[in-house]
Amino acid sequence: MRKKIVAGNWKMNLTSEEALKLNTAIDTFVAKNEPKCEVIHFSPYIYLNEGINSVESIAIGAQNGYPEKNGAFTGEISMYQLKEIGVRNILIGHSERRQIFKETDAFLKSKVDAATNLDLTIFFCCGETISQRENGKHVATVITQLENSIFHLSEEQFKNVVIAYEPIWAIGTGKTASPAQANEMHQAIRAAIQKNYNAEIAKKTSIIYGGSCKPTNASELFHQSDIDGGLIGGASLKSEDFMSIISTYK
Ligand SMILES: O=C(CO)COP(=O)(O)O
Repeated sequence: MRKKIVAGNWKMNLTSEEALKLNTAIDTFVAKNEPKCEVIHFSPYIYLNEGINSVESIAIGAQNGYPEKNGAFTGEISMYQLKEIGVRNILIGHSERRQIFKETDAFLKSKVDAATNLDLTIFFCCGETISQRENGKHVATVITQLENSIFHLSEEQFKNVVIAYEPIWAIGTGKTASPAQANEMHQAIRAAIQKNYNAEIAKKTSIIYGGSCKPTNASELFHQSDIDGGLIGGASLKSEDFMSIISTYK
Protein backbone atom coordinates (compact mmCIF):
# COMPACT_ATOMS: atom_id res chain seq x y z
CA MET A 1 0.00 0.00 0.00
CA ARG A 2 1.20 3.47 -0.83
CA LYS A 3 1.53 5.97 1.98
CA LYS A 4 -1.48 8.33 2.20
CA ILE A 5 -0.65 11.89 3.13
CA VAL A 6 -2.70 14.94 4.08
CA ALA A 7 -0.49 18.01 4.26
CA GLY A 8 -1.33 21.62 4.98
CA ASN A 9 0.60 24.37 3.24
CA TRP A 10 0.07 27.38 5.44
CA LYS A 11 1.87 29.69 2.99
CA MET A 12 2.53 33.16 4.53
CA ASN A 13 -0.31 33.02 7.02
CA LEU A 14 -1.05 32.87 10.77
CA THR A 15 0.30 34.67 13.82
CA SER A 16 2.60 32.76 16.15
CA GLU A 17 -0.28 32.25 18.56
CA GLU A 18 -2.55 30.91 15.80
CA ALA A 19 0.22 28.64 14.52
CA LEU A 20 0.77 27.07 17.93
CA LYS A 21 -2.97 26.65 18.43
CA LEU A 22 -3.43 24.98 15.05
CA ASN A 23 -0.42 22.69 15.48
CA THR A 24 -1.70 21.61 18.89
CA ALA A 25 -5.29 21.11 17.73
CA ILE A 26 -4.32 18.96 14.75
CA ASP A 27 -1.69 17.03 16.71
CA THR A 28 -4.24 16.20 19.43
CA PHE A 29 -6.84 15.24 16.83
CA VAL A 30 -4.41 12.90 15.04
CA ALA A 31 -3.21 11.33 18.30
CA LYS A 32 -6.80 10.64 19.31
CA ASN A 33 -8.27 9.50 15.99
CA GLU A 34 -5.26 7.76 14.44
CA PRO A 35 -6.21 8.42 10.81
CA LYS A 36 -4.68 6.11 8.23
CA CYS A 37 -2.52 8.83 6.75
CA GLU A 38 0.52 10.88 7.56
CA VAL A 39 -0.29 14.48 8.50
CA ILE A 40 2.14 17.34 7.90
CA HIS A 41 2.01 21.10 8.42
CA PHE A 42 4.25 23.04 6.03
CA SER A 43 4.79 26.05 8.24
CA PRO A 44 6.47 29.44 7.82
CA TYR A 45 10.13 29.27 8.89
CA ILE A 46 9.65 31.31 12.05
CA TYR A 47 7.18 28.81 13.51
CA LEU A 48 9.13 25.66 12.66
CA ASN A 49 11.13 25.34 15.84
CA GLU A 50 8.22 25.76 18.21
CA GLY A 51 6.08 23.53 16.01
CA ILE A 52 8.61 20.71 15.96
CA ASN A 53 8.97 20.89 19.73
CA SER A 54 5.24 20.95 20.43
CA VAL A 55 3.83 18.08 18.34
CA GLU A 56 4.14 14.30 18.52
CA SER A 57 1.70 12.81 16.04
CA ILE A 58 2.13 15.06 13.04
CA ALA A 59 5.20 16.30 11.17
CA ILE A 60 6.24 19.90 10.65
CA GLY A 61 7.82 20.65 7.27
CA ALA A 62 9.38 23.66 5.55
CA GLN A 63 7.85 25.49 2.59
CA ASN A 64 11.23 26.36 1.12
CA GLY A 65 14.96 26.08 1.71
CA TYR A 66 18.12 27.39 0.07
CA PRO A 67 20.34 24.75 -1.53
CA GLU A 68 23.75 26.09 -0.39
CA LYS A 69 24.91 24.92 3.04
CA ASN A 70 25.91 28.39 4.29
CA GLY A 71 27.46 31.63 3.11
CA ALA A 72 26.63 35.12 1.91
CA PHE A 73 22.96 34.65 1.04
CA THR A 74 21.30 37.40 3.06
CA GLY A 75 17.81 36.55 4.15
CA GLU A 76 17.91 32.90 3.10
CA ILE A 77 17.60 29.78 5.26
CA SER A 78 19.59 26.73 4.18
CA MET A 79 18.20 23.22 4.06
CA TYR A 80 21.14 22.27 6.23
CA GLN A 81 19.90 24.68 8.92
CA LEU A 82 16.38 23.29 8.57
CA LYS A 83 17.58 19.74 8.96
CA GLU A 84 19.55 20.75 12.03
CA ILE A 85 16.40 21.92 13.86
CA GLY A 86 14.57 18.73 12.97
CA VAL A 87 12.85 19.39 9.65
CA ARG A 88 12.40 16.19 7.62
CA ASN A 89 10.00 17.30 4.85
CA ILE A 90 10.33 20.14 2.37
CA LEU A 91 8.23 21.61 -0.44
CA ILE A 92 10.10 22.22 -3.69
CA GLY A 93 8.69 23.68 -6.89
CA HIS A 94 5.45 25.20 -5.64
CA SER A 95 3.91 27.28 -8.43
CA GLU A 96 4.05 30.39 -6.23
CA ARG A 97 7.85 29.96 -5.99
CA ARG A 98 8.04 29.35 -9.74
CA GLN A 99 5.82 32.29 -10.70
CA ILE A 100 6.35 34.99 -8.05
CA PHE A 101 9.99 34.23 -7.21
CA LYS A 102 10.99 33.15 -10.73
CA GLU A 103 12.48 29.83 -9.63
CA THR A 104 13.60 27.97 -12.73
CA ASP A 105 13.68 24.24 -13.39
CA ALA A 106 17.48 24.34 -13.07
CA PHE A 107 17.34 26.06 -9.68
CA LEU A 108 14.68 23.60 -8.52
CA LYS A 109 16.97 20.78 -9.60
CA SER A 110 19.73 22.18 -7.37
CA LYS A 111 17.26 22.31 -4.49
CA VAL A 112 16.26 18.70 -5.18
CA ASP A 113 19.93 17.69 -5.03
CA ALA A 114 20.57 19.59 -1.79
CA ALA A 115 17.48 18.06 -0.14
CA THR A 116 18.48 14.60 -1.35
CA ASN A 117 21.98 14.95 0.06
CA LEU A 118 20.43 15.79 3.43
CA ASP A 119 18.01 12.87 3.21
CA LEU A 120 14.97 15.16 3.39
CA THR A 121 11.66 13.96 1.99
CA ILE A 122 10.90 16.12 -1.02
CA PHE A 123 7.34 17.15 -1.84
CA PHE A 124 7.89 18.10 -5.45
CA CYS A 125 5.10 20.33 -6.78
CA CYS A 126 4.12 20.45 -10.43
CA GLY A 127 1.17 21.77 -12.39
CA GLU A 128 -0.03 23.55 -15.50
CA THR A 129 -1.62 26.93 -16.20
CA ILE A 130 -5.16 27.16 -17.54
CA SER A 131 -3.94 28.04 -21.04
CA GLN A 132 -1.61 25.04 -21.11
CA ARG A 133 -4.61 22.86 -20.23
CA GLU A 134 -6.86 24.52 -22.79
CA ASN A 135 -4.21 23.91 -25.44
CA GLY A 136 -4.01 20.24 -24.51
CA LYS A 137 -0.46 20.66 -23.18
CA HIS A 138 -1.17 19.95 -19.51
CA VAL A 139 0.28 16.45 -19.36
CA ALA A 140 3.37 17.36 -21.39
CA THR A 141 3.96 20.46 -19.22
CA VAL A 142 3.87 18.50 -15.97
CA ILE A 143 6.04 15.64 -17.24
CA THR A 144 8.62 18.16 -18.51
CA GLN A 145 8.71 19.78 -15.06
CA LEU A 146 9.49 16.37 -13.57
CA GLU A 147 12.07 15.54 -16.23
CA ASN A 148 13.85 18.86 -15.80
CA SER A 149 14.13 18.91 -12.03
CA ILE A 150 13.66 15.51 -10.39
CA PHE A 151 13.89 12.52 -12.73
CA HIS A 152 17.70 12.70 -12.64
CA LEU A 153 17.60 11.19 -9.14
CA SER A 154 18.64 7.56 -8.82
CA GLU A 155 16.08 4.85 -7.98
CA GLU A 156 17.30 4.84 -4.40
CA GLN A 157 17.09 8.62 -4.10
CA PHE A 158 13.62 8.79 -5.68
CA LYS A 159 12.23 6.76 -2.78
CA ASN A 160 12.34 9.99 -0.73
CA VAL A 161 10.07 11.83 -3.15
CA VAL A 162 6.36 12.61 -2.99
CA ILE A 163 4.80 14.29 -6.01
CA ALA A 164 2.19 17.01 -5.46
CA TYR A 165 0.11 17.76 -8.55
CA GLU A 166 -1.30 21.26 -8.23
CA PRO A 167 -2.96 22.73 -11.32
CA ILE A 168 -2.23 26.45 -11.07
CA TRP A 169 -5.76 27.38 -12.14
CA ALA A 170 -7.15 25.50 -9.14
CA ILE A 171 -4.92 27.06 -6.46
CA GLY A 172 -6.81 29.51 -4.25
CA THR A 173 -9.49 29.97 -6.89
CA GLY A 174 -12.23 27.73 -5.57
CA LYS A 175 -12.06 25.85 -8.91
CA THR A 176 -11.04 22.29 -8.12
CA ALA A 177 -9.87 19.87 -10.77
CA SER A 178 -12.59 17.27 -11.20
CA PRO A 179 -11.69 13.89 -9.70
CA ALA A 180 -11.37 12.56 -13.28
CA GLN A 181 -9.08 15.40 -14.39
CA ALA A 182 -6.87 14.99 -11.34
CA ASN A 183 -6.75 11.21 -11.60
CA GLU A 184 -5.86 11.39 -15.29
CA MET A 185 -2.84 13.54 -14.44
CA HIS A 186 -1.84 11.34 -11.51
CA GLN A 187 -1.94 8.31 -13.81
CA ALA A 188 0.21 10.11 -16.37
CA ILE A 189 2.72 11.04 -13.66
CA ARG A 190 2.80 7.45 -12.39
CA ALA A 191 3.34 6.16 -15.93
CA ALA A 192 6.23 8.60 -16.36
CA ILE A 193 7.78 7.39 -13.09
CA GLN A 194 7.46 3.81 -14.34
CA LYS A 195 9.14 4.74 -17.63
CA ASN A 196 12.02 6.56 -15.89
CA TYR A 197 12.43 4.13 -13.01
CA ASN A 198 10.37 0.95 -12.78
CA ALA A 199 6.92 -0.41 -12.01
CA GLU A 200 7.72 -1.08 -8.37
CA ILE A 201 8.81 2.51 -7.69
CA ALA A 202 5.82 3.87 -9.65
CA LYS A 203 3.48 1.78 -7.55
CA LYS A 204 5.04 2.95 -4.30
CA THR A 205 5.32 6.70 -4.99
CA SER A 206 2.66 8.79 -3.26
CA ILE A 207 1.11 11.38 -5.58
CA ILE A 208 -1.05 13.94 -3.81
CA TYR A 209 -3.42 16.57 -5.19
CA GLY A 210 -3.58 20.28 -4.35
CA GLY A 211 -5.84 23.10 -5.51
CA SER A 212 -9.02 24.23 -3.72
CA CYS A 213 -9.26 20.93 -1.91
CA LYS A 214 -11.82 21.22 0.90
CA PRO A 215 -14.06 19.10 3.12
CA THR A 216 -16.77 18.92 0.44
CA ASN A 217 -14.54 17.50 -2.32
CA ALA A 218 -11.66 15.75 -0.50
CA SER A 219 -13.37 12.39 -0.19
CA GLU A 220 -14.19 12.02 -3.88
CA LEU A 221 -10.71 13.16 -4.90
CA PHE A 222 -8.91 10.92 -2.41
CA HIS A 223 -10.89 7.87 -3.46
CA GLN A 224 -9.55 8.01 -7.03
CA SER A 225 -7.23 5.14 -7.90
CA ASP A 226 -4.06 7.22 -8.19
CA ILE A 227 -4.65 10.02 -5.68
CA ASP A 228 -2.87 9.41 -2.39
CA GLY A 229 -3.95 12.45 -0.41
CA GLY A 230 -3.76 16.20 -0.63
CA LEU A 231 -1.69 19.33 -0.24
CA ILE A 232 -4.16 21.76 1.26
CA GLY A 233 -3.81 25.56 1.30
CA GLY A 234 -6.74 27.64 2.54
CA ALA A 235 -8.66 24.80 4.18
CA SER A 236 -5.60 23.80 6.26
CA LEU A 237 -5.80 27.11 8.14
CA LYS A 238 -9.13 26.19 9.72
CA SER A 239 -8.77 23.31 12.16
CA GLU A 240 -12.33 22.01 11.63
CA ASP A 241 -11.91 21.91 7.86
CA PHE A 242 -8.49 20.29 8.02
CA MET A 243 -9.70 17.68 10.52
CA SER A 244 -12.58 16.87 8.22
CA ILE A 245 -10.20 16.38 5.27
CA ILE A 246 -7.86 14.20 7.37
CA SER A 247 -10.89 12.11 8.39
CA THR A 248 -11.20 10.94 4.80
CA TYR A 249 -8.59 8.36 5.85
CA LYS A 250 -10.41 6.96 8.86
O1 LIG B 1 -1.28 25.76 -3.20
C1 LIG B 1 -1.91 24.95 -2.56
C2 LIG B 1 -1.24 24.03 -1.63
O2 LIG B 1 0.13 24.04 -1.81
C3 LIG B 1 -3.38 24.86 -2.66
O3 LIG B 1 -3.94 26.00 -2.14
P1 LIG B 1 -5.55 26.10 -1.94
O4 LIG B 1 -5.96 24.83 -1.24
O5 LIG B 1 -5.76 27.31 -1.11
O6 LIG B 1 -6.14 26.18 -3.31
